Amino acid sequence: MAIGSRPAASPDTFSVAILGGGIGGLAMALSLATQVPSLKNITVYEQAPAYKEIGAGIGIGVNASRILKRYGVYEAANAISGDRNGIHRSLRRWDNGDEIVSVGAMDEEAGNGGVRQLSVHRAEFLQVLYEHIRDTACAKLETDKRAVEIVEDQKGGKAVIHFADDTHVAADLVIACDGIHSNVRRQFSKGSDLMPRYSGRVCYRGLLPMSAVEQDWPYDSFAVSWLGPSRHFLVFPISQNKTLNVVAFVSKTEAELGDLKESWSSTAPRSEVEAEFSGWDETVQKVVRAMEPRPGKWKLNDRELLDQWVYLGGKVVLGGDAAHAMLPHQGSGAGHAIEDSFVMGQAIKAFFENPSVGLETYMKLYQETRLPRAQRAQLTSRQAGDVYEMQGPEFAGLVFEQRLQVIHDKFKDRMTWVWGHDLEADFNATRTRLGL
Ligand SMILES: Cc1cc2nc3c(=O)[nH]c(=O)nc-3n(C[C@H](O)[C@H](O)[C@H](O)COP(=O)(O)OP(=O)(O)OC[C@H]3O[C@@H](n4cnc5c(N)ncnc54)[C@H](O)[C@@H]3O)c2cc1C
Repeated sequence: MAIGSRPAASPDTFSVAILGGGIGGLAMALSLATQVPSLKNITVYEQAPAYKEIGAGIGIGVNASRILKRYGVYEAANAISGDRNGIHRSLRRWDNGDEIVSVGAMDEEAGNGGVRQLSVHRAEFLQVLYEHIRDTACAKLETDKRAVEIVEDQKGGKAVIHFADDTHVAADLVIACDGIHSNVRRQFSKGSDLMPRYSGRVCYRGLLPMSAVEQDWPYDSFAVSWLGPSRHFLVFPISQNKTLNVVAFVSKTEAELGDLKESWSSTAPRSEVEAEFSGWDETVQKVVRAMEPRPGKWKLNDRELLDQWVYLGGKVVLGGDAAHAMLPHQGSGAGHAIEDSFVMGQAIKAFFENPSVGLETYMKLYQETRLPRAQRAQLTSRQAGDVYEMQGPEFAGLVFEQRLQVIHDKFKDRMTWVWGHDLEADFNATRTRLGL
């Protein structure tokens, strides 16, 4: 080795710091441990005093289920899932519940590896990821560690993370999965989009015991969305069908918001949901009446597309919502965070096969593979919300029945590109294109 040159990176000594222990951060740790088992120094730093999630349901499409299977956590996640009976959403009319179109979940299709779309309670799902990491000791898990700034060390070899508790730690690679409000994104991105912005919709959320509504349920599946002008209402089963997850979306101008903050703990009286959905299909009314006296009320924020996820010469990289927070209307933000984790694992594995090319090149390989797909998901998630509520130019001048036909045509195969995607082939194609 020449005097002054650095030793080639080796997985034994290479250190990875993952900031944020949500679904994205924990999936990232699982991916690296699974795909690069010789990596010995992976630590997740979570700002909260414990690894925990909110009480709400979340859908995990088969694209993400296939990845969870590779990480060895699919079976445990499947065991806590609700059963959608093979249906992603049955889209129905707001007024009488007639079906507009049924969107299949692509469960058990050829190439799926026997996985299905999962519908899970977020806290139970995070617990599955957490316990797998804890029990296999494949990564260290730290709490009460809020990252405030990242700088390069004086020799330029490592990134140094400064935490709010006045401690710091150096790592060869920092992967920031610190969510929609990402501090790391704010520090490094130079654009004007420093904060999330209001999307034009609020949602009311509730978790009901299934026993409150299952009697006389008129449909084949509990995964149903009712669509109407300026509102849509969705339910799906979680926790082995013991619980029905309810999310009711309403379009509102900024002026109509009052002092509503973006917070998982904001609530509103149930009477407000009753008034918003009065006159809707009888099954919707029944679900609303079974909601808790003060359902959650959430201001939905969105982020602009970000064209750069790799900073500080490849030592700092964004993943999950920090890179590409998207509206929930396609139910795929967490799925895309899980996709990030898979591609990051592939990129780091490829880096150690040829470390002399440098880490930054491989982090750009991660970015080049993931960014176009994630941005497409951000845009189509916005469009999905508008189409659900019959807003946008394609509905101009159409009567209600014609609008339903537009929805039918748009949603029939809308999710195929999300769930049916071959991520590994995508990664390999990008690798070939970049000559790596
Ligand atoms: C109403 C709603 C419904 C949704 N439904 C679905 C769905 O059905 N399917 C789906 O796939 N997606 C859904 N999503 C999107 C999904 O919730 C997100 O895409 C996903 O949670 C992103 O995970 P993440 O780990 O990147 O971010 P987060 O879940 O936000 O986790 C970030 C973590 O980082 C921690 N953190 C933050 N700052 C710091 C710091 N400075 N230092 C250390 N730690 C820090 C936080 O405490 C948190 O634990 C929905 C979103 C909403 C709002």
